[in-house]
Amino acid sequence: MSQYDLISTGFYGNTTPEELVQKYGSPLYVYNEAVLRERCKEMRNLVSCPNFKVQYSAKANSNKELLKIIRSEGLHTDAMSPGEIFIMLQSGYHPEEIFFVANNASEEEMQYVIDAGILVSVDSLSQLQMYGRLNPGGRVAVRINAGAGVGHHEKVITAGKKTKFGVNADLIPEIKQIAEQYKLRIVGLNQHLGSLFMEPDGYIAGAQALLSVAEQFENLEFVDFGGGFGIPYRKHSGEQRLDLEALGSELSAIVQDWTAQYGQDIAFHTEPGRYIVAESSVLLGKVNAIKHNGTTKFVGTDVGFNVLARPVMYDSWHDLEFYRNGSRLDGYQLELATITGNICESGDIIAKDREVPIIEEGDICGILDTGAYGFAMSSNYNNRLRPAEVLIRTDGSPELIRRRDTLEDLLRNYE
Ligand SMILES: Cc1ncc(COP(=O)(O)O)c(C=O)c1O
Ligand SMILES: N[C@@H](CCCC[NH3+])C(=O)O
Repeated sequence: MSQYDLISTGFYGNTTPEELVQKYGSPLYVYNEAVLRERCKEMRNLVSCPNFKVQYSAKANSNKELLKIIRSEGLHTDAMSPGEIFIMLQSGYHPEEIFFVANNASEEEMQYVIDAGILVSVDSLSQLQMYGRLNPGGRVAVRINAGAGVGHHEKVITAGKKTKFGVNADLIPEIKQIAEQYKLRIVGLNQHLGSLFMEPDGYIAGAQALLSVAEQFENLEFVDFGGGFGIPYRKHSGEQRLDLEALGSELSAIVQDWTAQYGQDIAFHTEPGRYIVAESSVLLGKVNAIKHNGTTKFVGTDVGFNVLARPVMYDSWHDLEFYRNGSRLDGYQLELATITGNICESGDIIAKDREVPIIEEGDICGILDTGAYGFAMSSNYNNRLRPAEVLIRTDGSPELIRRRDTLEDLLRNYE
């Protein structure tokens, strides 16, 4: 049996994929609390400096129960919208534990965040002016675009010339002039290069570039290097993990040297989203139909791209497992099949021409590493219902942490 067989690793606790689907319905996001806590711990220890802080980027997954666990592991959080802030506050986060990284925020949104007592980062000169008008004399951070991005797809690279994010590093005089005009205190600089890197080099270069911008500001309280830490989505093919230890020790040396030169106590932050939550979840679905169309075998499941958008949006790869009679299909003959969802679009494909066991109607499929940007990007397209979310607690017992949509939910906004 493969070491990645999730049943044998205890991912499903004291239950099985079939039992979970029977009890909570399909499709179903299943999370494992122990895995989530483990990832939080790894990240918390990344940089050895007294003021190192991890701000979990909740856009990856903002389930209230998961946020509570992440907070209990000592992680703060970064938010992108008033909605995320609202959920964070509901989950027990305090305003001073939240960092709002604004992008094209309206005055109303910015005011909501200011009124909530949450620190704002702006990513354009015009948003800095807006902030100044709304909160003269306030403390604010600026998101810098220091030049080069990273990421698994051009849609998720968030620094460099082609992106809408951040203030170009050559606009420092203008930043200072606006700060002066509104008596603002620039207390921090942040950046985010993009999502999913597996080699430390780009992140380290980005950190160095941001630090050379930071030395041109006095009295900063923090520098925030952003997220983007990748996870191995192709574990079944032996993909290695990101070497966090190597990255951490290189980053620690850089920030220690830099702090000595800067001559002031300063905090360093990161903003990981994917790394914290991705591997803590498997998305379960049911095989509802099998068909052969000429040369292709189609495995028709109930996991449409309204439930998991990543394969359709970025051609993302997720490893798959299939289950029958309480165990994983293993040691069977393999064949090529295309695994599809139930959405009315030909592009609704989870995996194209994938080598899989011989799958039959009624089997359960498990789509691995779906904790990040899985449920968070789900929708009601085709008036399909968003799935339930279940958490396997550390004692092995499953707990419903978000119920499935109901048909009545589809009518909610007409009332
Ligand atoms: C500002 C900011 N911080 C952090 C993140 C988290 O990224 P990741 O999930 O790749 O760690 C994102 C998303 O890319 C982001 O836009
Ligand atoms: N949604 C993307 C990551 C975007 C990160 C947010 N800036 C993904 O699933 O890979």
